[in-house]
Amino acid sequence: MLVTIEGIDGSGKSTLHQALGTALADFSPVITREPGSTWIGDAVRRAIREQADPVAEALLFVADHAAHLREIVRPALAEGHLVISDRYIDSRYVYQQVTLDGIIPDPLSWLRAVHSGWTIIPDLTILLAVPVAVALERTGKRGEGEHFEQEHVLSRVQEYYMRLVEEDPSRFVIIDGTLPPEHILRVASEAVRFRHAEQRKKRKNNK
Ligand SMILES: Nc1ncnc2c1ncn2[C@@H]1O[C@H](COP(=O)(O)OP(=O)(O)O)[C@@H](O)[C@H]1O
Ligand SMILES: Cc1cn([C@H]2C[C@H](O)[C@@H](COP(=O)(O)OP(=O)(O)O)O2)c(=O)[nH]c1=O
Repeated sequence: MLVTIEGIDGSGKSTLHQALGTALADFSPVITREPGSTWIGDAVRRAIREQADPVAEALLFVADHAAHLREIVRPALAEGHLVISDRYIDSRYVYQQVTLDGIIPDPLSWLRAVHSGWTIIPDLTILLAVPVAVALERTGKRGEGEHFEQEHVLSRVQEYYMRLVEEDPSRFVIIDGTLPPEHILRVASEAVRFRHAEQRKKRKNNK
């Protein structure tokens, strides 16, 4: 089963991601993230640092996703593992929708087409929702940082996340990221266990 954690920078993803690995240790989960730990992930981080061409940067994120699926996600799912990824395809759909605006007509349709036919849709996505001001305060960014950390960018990213939820509500669990970490962890852990049990029941009924 593939679970992803999404939210704007500073929403608490990494904190939850690490804690979930422990809280769900009975599933022996594979803990992973995007951009990933491959050389392509390094190229992505360099593209961000050097503010590379937005199309080039977007395609590097897509290449990182392909490498992530091949090297981590597919093998782990094939072995029946629970996979938990800190950021995944929805980050591309919301962040690159902003960075490609005005460069590619209808960026979301283009991004969906680029992933179509080979990506893996998560079974559950936990979306941490916090006001942009709170996220910026937490990360100590005043909103003028790299283009992903600017207030107007994060506000649009947040809006685009909510549109993805409206399109596919059954895949998402939205958690208030301003709650205490232990409360968020409890809600998230229960959501994963519930979805896992649901899927097991479905598999039994289909036999
Ligand atoms: N639920 C929470 N309440 C208050 N502060 C939090 C919470 N979760 C994370 N933080 C703090 O906010 C900052 C960003 O958290 P982090 O998990 O790195 O977010 P992200 O990975 O989404 O950027 C860190 O300093 C972290 O300690
Ligand atoms: C995975 C992914 C991340 N990003 C952005 C979100 C982050 O601001 C930046 C780096 O991701 P990350 O290393 O997760 O930073 P953070 O821990 O601050 O969230 O890349 C995209 O623009 N597209 C993507 O597909």
